[in-house]
Amino acid sequence: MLKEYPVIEVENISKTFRAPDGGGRITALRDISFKVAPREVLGVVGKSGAGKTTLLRVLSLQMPPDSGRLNFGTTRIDEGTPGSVVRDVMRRTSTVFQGFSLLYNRSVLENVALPLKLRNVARAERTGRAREMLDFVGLGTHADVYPITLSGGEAQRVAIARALVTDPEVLFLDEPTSALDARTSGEILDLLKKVQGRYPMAMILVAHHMDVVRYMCDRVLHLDGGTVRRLGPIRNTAQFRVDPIEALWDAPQDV
Ligand SMILES: Nc1ncnc2c1ncn2[C@@H]1O[C@H](COP(=O)(O)OP(=O)(O)OP(=O)(O)O)[C@@H](O)[C@H]1O
Repeated sequence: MLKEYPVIEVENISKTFRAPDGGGRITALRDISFKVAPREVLGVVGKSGAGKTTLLRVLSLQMPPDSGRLNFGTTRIDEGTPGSVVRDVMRRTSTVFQGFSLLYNRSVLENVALPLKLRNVARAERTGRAREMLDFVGLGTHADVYPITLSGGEAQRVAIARALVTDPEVLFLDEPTSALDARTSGEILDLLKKVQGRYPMAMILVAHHMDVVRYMCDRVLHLDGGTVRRLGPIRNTAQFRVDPIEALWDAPQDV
């Protein structure tokens, strides 16, 4: 039987930053290790400053860690990995940001097709694929409009279409609904569920709202002061507790 590798294996990642006052270093991540299974949706939670965004930036290879290794399938990334290999792995991932990050001087269709243009995909093919993705996110009629005219929910749909157009193995989501009202957030989460059902990708989702985590995630990683406080599957039933993060689990579990 073929062994199924984790999509991502994180080994002993640490990351520090220089303190703004110049007087030392801030530890954003300290000796983090975990694995993400194929098709898994992993939530990342924690208080402000816990290291969530830093973790996402390290995992999406936008920023190297100070130490530790990442494995994407069978490809190992560490400080000795050639840039060409890092770029190849980056192309197997996509990120959806809280603020959509669309190009406002390009049409919706051009925004969605852009990652394919950057990969030198021929125009006819990239346009066809971008139209397919716009249909999938429910914006097939908006191909020729400019992002300035879109609502927040529509802009996030375009950003999701753009993230999917390259058929990534891993989708990173940095608080994808926090700029949206509750109803629109629900619609975007339903769209992400549809993505999960249709495409065989893992998702790593940073979220502040525990109802988002509960709805979307198979397991949750709780970061606290840059370390893994807890990692495990969560309970699905809502239960009121004073600490909304603690309420995600039945009982304390070992990392
Ligand atoms: N570029 C940077 N330079 C200096 N310090 C940084 C930098 N990026 C992050 N930090 C620090 O690293 C720590 C972790 O930050 P990070 O943004 O990862 O936390 P977070 O959990 O995403 O917080 P939030 O929920 O507020 O977005 C914080 O103390 C932050 O001030």
